Amino acid sequence: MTAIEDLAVIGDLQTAALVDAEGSVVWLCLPRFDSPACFAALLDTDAAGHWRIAPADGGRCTRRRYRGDTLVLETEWETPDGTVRVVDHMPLRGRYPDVVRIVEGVTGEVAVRGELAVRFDYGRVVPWVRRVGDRWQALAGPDALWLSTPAPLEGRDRTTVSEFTVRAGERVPFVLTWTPGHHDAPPEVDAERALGETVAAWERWVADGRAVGGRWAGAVTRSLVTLRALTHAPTGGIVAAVTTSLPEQPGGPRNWDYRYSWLRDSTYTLQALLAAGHTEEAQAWRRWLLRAVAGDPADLQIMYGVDGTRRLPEAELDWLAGWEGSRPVRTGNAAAAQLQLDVVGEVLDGLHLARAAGLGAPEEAWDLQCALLDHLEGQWQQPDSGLWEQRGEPRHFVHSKVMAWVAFDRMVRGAREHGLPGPVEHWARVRDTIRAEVLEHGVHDGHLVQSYGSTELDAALLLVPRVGFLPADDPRVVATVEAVQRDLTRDGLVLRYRPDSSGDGLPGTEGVFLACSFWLVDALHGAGRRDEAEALFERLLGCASDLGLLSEEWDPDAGRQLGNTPQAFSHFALVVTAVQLDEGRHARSDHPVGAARAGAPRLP
Ligand SMILES: OC[C@H]1O[C@H](O[C@H]2O[C@H](CO)[C@@H](O)[C@H](O)[C@H]2O)[C@H](O)[C@@H](O)[C@@H]1O
Repeated sequence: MTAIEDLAVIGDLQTAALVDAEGSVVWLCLPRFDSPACFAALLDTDAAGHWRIAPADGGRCTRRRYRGDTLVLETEWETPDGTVRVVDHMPLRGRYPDVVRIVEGVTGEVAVRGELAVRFDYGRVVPWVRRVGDRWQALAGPDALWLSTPAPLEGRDRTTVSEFTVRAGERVPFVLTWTPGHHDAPPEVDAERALGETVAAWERWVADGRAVGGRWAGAVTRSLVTLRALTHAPTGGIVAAVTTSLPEQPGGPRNWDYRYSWLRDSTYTLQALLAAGHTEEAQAWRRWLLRAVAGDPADLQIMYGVDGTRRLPEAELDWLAGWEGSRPVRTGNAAAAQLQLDVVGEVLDGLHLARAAGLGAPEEAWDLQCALLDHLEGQWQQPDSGLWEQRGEPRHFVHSKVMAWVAFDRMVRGAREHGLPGPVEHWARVRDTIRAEVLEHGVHDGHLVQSYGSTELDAALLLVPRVGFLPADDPRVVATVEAVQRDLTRDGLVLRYRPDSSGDGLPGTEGVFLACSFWLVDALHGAGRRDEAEALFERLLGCASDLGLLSEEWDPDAGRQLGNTPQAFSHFALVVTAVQLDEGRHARSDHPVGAARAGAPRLP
């Protein structure tokens, strides 16, 4: 089974493929992030669909890297007969999605083997494969994949096999294009030209941002490129990760589908993109938000499909064995229907930040904010499922209430600082009521707790100074940070909460949560414990793959990644933390980070 840190991502801003360290595409959903996968080997075996191109003797690559700051992947094998490189990318979307793989002879003469097994509908449908002109077509119902290559092809055991020798200086392209099943053959793609254009497009995108992160700029740029890869460009929606059902515990049932746009994850991503000066994406996301939540505020969901789809019914794909036997494999996400009170606070915080960053705002953005706040006013006293989307009984989560406070606070400030209309005195009174309630019921033994009346801890409480609810040097915050370090860490890294005692409604346990560990860095830094903060940050960078990618969680015992990947939550946390450490200040979520370097030179 592919290790999660062995997965490299390539994408075209509408979907993404994952390539393992043996040259195999093991995950690809077409035509969109949340479409059924045509390669699902990641969640089963090769029989669920894969596309390997590698030396005939197979095996793990010798090295791999992204070309500069792009999403073009170069995988290299040194063999006894010479060195061969496979260059993989997805051209930015034209009419149809393509995956382009170019085999480059670097030295000597290397025997190469290609193996294409298309299995539509998450590994279930074996297509009819036939030659159409000089291309091969794999067709089944709504889907067709077209393969173009000068290399020899032959059908064996329901797999299209290609065996050839590549010599130093030779380049052998393979282009795989998806069309709806009823379409004619798509236009031919010139692989070399597509490669040049894709490299240029990614370089342009990085250059359009601001150089941030100082000595951590490399990790920050890779995170920003990854966040961009998680963006669905036509709509501005941002998915939480490329995958479904990579587990929070190997072999366990905590397997969820992350190929959707969470308001929470997207708002945090917005903070990271704004920190690096990517204002266009921030604006696109705001337009996405306005469309997605349009309608009755009572119908607000915590997540949507990338195009704003609301129904995301959870289903189990029982024909897939799951990653390392982690079943069930799920599509859809029942958390979409949960009440999670924090999201209104996150959205209003993000929109406030966008204004503070000078993005201006359409009039309907403020109207929407007022409608959301109005609705929250009727809801904030209810128990909810919290930001961790727990599946146990709803509770009065302290983080949810803190974010309700944030919602009212940002609206009061929007009215006062930007002259926007609204019952500001009333909002201020509700804000103060929430604050008083949290401080009365959400503190135990001098520190904040997970929910009213509980003694449990919650890593989300580390965000309290970041959102401005209490200052970093408040004794309750200092005590919370100490309690988290003492009781909510494994090997120094942070658990979201204690799954065994927290009553999350699920069997089993999980790894440490990478974003929460970055939040601990922020909290230590805010408390003036800079050396500890930096040491922890460096450790977290060590959890990234050789390509700089992070999944959701980390298994401290096995020293490997867990959970869906690459995960926006982890990457935006990395960006925000690096920028703060580099700027030497503790930034609040409503103050643009990166501002100290706003005049810094742009990337060349
Ligand atoms: O652990 C239980 C929950 O896990 C998922 O939620 C997590 O991922 C979300 C997307 O990144 C994030 O917004 C949330 O805060 C995380 O807890 C899953 O989506 C839920 O269905 C599941 O209950």
